[in-house]
Amino acid sequence: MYERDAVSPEADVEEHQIEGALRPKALSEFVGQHRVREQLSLVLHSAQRRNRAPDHILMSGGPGLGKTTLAMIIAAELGAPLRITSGPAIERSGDLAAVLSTLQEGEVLFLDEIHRMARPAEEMLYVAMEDFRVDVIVGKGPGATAIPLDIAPFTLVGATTRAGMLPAPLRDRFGFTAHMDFYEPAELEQILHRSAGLLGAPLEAAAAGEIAGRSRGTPRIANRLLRRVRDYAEVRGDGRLTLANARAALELYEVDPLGLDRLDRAILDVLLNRFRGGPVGLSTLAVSVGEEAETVEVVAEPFLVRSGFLARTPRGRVATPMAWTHMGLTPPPDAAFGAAMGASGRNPGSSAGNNGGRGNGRQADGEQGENSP
Ligand SMILES: Nc1ncnc2c1ncn2[C@@H]1O[C@H](COP(=O)(O)OP(=O)(O)OP(=O)(O)O)[C@@H](O)[C@H]1O
Repeated sequence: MYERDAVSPEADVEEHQIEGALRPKALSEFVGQHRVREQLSLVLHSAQRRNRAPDHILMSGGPGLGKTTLAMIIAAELGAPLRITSGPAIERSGDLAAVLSTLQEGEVLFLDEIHRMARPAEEMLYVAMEDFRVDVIVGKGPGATAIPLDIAPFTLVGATTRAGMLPAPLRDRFGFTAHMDFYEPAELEQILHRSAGLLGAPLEAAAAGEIAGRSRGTPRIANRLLRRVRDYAEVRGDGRLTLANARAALELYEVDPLGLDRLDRAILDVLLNRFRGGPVGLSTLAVSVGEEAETVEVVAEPFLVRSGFLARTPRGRVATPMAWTHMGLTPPPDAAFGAAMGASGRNPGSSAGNNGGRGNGRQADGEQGENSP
């Protein structure tokens, strides 16, 4: 299984607690995602002017891009209480009924990983979102009856890493969808300076650039690498967050200059050495690296595609010339090449901070592009 590397976009329980202190609390403090911020601000302000709960909001994007943070900000901006739950915690419709029936008027319900919710609960959610009602089923079999129960008007904020997996009736019930993109290096630097300030460890500009360049466009990774650099500087260095200390720490934690981790490298290694650059289907690729297809698809691929190492084609995943170069290999004369540079935005190695900008290889694009045999 995939073990967390320093550049894994996912967090464990302990990290979630550490992250709490670094979360921006207001929309004005939230860095980047300009379009989402502007659209969201409009949705929230117009609802406030009309003195009504805003439309339900769906946020889609990879792990660590700020969905939970934004949900907390939405509640704070509305001055409303926030209830947090997640799809996997809702195994039966009764679990959801228990949450919905105890919501206060105007409360924000954050449902993380909404695509993992049990099917019967999904149907209950449709009615709750549209009519602010839950139908509680009493009894079993032919004698079962549905007792309608009014619930307080609320705003659902759903988050998903896989918008493509949501059934259309659920997707259609959200009035606004926020697509969270990877962050620009300059935005990550801004986040890093803010976090360093909160941690009481001033960060030199060059060190911020170095960390941002290896953070895979993801604030969670940037903040984690910052903590590793701080540890290093305190224990082995002179205590200052300088470029030299940042480089030494990131080398120690085996963070690739472009932010690639072991899983990324394993995927490229298999793709190049075993499948001569592809094309190869997602499931075959996942089995070959000993990983779940979903982990490969959600955790590794979006970054590899966006960075120009991998392309998705109708026949499967294909390595790009850049992948061969990065892995120090020469492609065989008959190697297939994906049109990744055109399909996935800028080359991360060619821009300041190494991390490219926001490509158009968004999570949702990847889902639509799923075409493994
Ligand atoms: N735009 C931002 N500005 C500043 N900090 C941010 C921003 N987005 C995320 N962060 C920081 O990155 C960390 C991860 O963010 P968050 O938990 O909101 O991500 P997420 O998308 O909900 O991840 P997951 O899908 O794994 O739950 C937090 O510590 C948060 O403070």
